[in-house]
Amino acid sequence: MTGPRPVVLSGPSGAGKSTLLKMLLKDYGNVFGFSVSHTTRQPRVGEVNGKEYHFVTREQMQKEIDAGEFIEHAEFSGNIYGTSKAAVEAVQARNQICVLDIDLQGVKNIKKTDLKPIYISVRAPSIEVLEKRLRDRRTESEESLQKRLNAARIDMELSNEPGLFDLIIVNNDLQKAYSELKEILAEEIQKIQDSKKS
Ligand SMILES: Nc1ncnc2c1ncn2[C@@H]1O[C@H](COP(=O)(O)OP(=O)(O)OP(=O)(O)O)[C@@H](O)[C@H]1O
Ligand SMILES: Nc1nc2c(ncn2[C@@H]2O[C@H](COP(=O)(O)O)[C@@H](O)[C@H]2O)c(=O)[nH]1
Repeated sequence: MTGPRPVVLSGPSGAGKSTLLKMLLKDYGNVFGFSVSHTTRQPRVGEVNGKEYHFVTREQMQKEIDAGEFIEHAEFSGNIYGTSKAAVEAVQARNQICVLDIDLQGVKNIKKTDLKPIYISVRAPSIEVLEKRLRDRRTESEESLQKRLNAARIDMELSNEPGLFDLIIVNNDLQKAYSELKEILAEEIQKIQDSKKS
């Protein structure tokens, strides 16, 4: 894998990863590119195939995994999610910083590759706040919400492993969280902006 150092955003469902990522892409659309994952979950209202995810069947995804087309994949809340080699390469070919939004299993699997990204953990201030955010988002059934909260409890326990993340952002105040994210990425942003000028 070549090009600028990728960025991994991880953390419990509802912590605010996509929200922070959207802010980053809005402000630095030319600098960052989103690694569009594959998933077997159903699209949410407003989600577009090929933009938020490549929405595929379990059979299709398993076939592509078996063919070695994925850097990592994981089962999360009853569905498979995965990062294809093509998704990362497409961003790197544009000389953009590739941003991956992946769960903790994905982080552990990416650690075994030569991708060498900056690892950032995004967390909510508490499980109660996380639950409120997920409920207010109105994307999950009660069953899915409970599965995600269980996964979040496990994530919150396991993600404290020393050295796993380069930065932990507790996303309480959104603007403050975004400032912290921009701060750790400032050097990489500058490098890309300079290279695009020359
Ligand atoms: N700092 C914040 N304060 C209040 N609400 C927030 C904050 N950050 C994000 N939210 C809201 O919380 C909800 C969950 O955020 P978001 O969808 O970005 O989480 P996520 O980590 O990407 O979740 P998933 O992993 O399920 O995709 C959204 O409705 C978002 O608008
Ligand atoms: N290991 C991977 N995890 C992924 C990938 N794409 C997304 N995710 C994670 O799944 C959950 C749920 O996402 P949602 O869109 O259904 O809310 C969340 O934690 C994502 O970070 C992936 O390619 N690999």
